[in-house]
Amino acid sequence: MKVISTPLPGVVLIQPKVFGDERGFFLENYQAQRYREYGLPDQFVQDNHSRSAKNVLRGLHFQKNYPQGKLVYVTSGIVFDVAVDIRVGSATYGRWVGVTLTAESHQQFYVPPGFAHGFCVLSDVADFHYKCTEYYHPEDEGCLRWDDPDVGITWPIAQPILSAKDAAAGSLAALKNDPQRPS
Ligand SMILES: Cc1cn([C@H]2C[C@H](O)[C@@H](COP(=O)(O)OP(=O)(O)O[C@H]3O[C@H](C)C(=O)[C@H](O)[C@H]3O)O2)c(=O)[nH]c1=O
Repeated sequence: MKVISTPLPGVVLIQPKVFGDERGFFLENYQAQRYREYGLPDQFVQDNHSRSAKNVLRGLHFQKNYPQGKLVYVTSGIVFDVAVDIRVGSATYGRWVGVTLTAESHQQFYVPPGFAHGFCVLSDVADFHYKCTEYYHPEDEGCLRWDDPDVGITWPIAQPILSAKDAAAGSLAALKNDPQRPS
């Protein structure tokens, strides 16, 4: 297993050890003791799986008072995955990092609590899996618009397919004035 740092401290790319043979491959997607040794969470409480078509963009989402750390990877297809630091007072506030995740590479991406997260699909279809360190709290969810000029994410697609919720997402500036936002 290799862990590769990114310009945002705590946001890392993970390359699990893959055992290939004439039958195919085997890998451990997660192992608490090993991930703990690399400074990653040793407890996740919820696993999610979403399937999306080409050009779908899901995000950028976060939970305000129940922030979720997310260990994300794809088991089919290719996605461009993005984490945005929205932790008030962070030295890297408003900065983003993006990585391309493919089923072939088996790479994982860890997005710590306090980040907004989203991805867009580059293949015909993608199966997206992620482990979360906190439960889903729909009443606590926030959305940051995918194309906020103050964040300046260089997405590899121009006209994404968005949910109504994501199409109506607010800006980083508006987020700062959100009364619900934790201090
Ligand atoms: C996130 C979530 C959703 N749902 C239900 C609620 C809706 O009826 C349906 C679709 O939800 P939503 O449109 O919010 O799904 P995504 O747009 O994929 O949301 C996710 O997208 C980005 C990439 C994220 O990082 C978040 O984990 C998550 O917000 O699944 C649940 O039952 N449990 C859950 O944990």
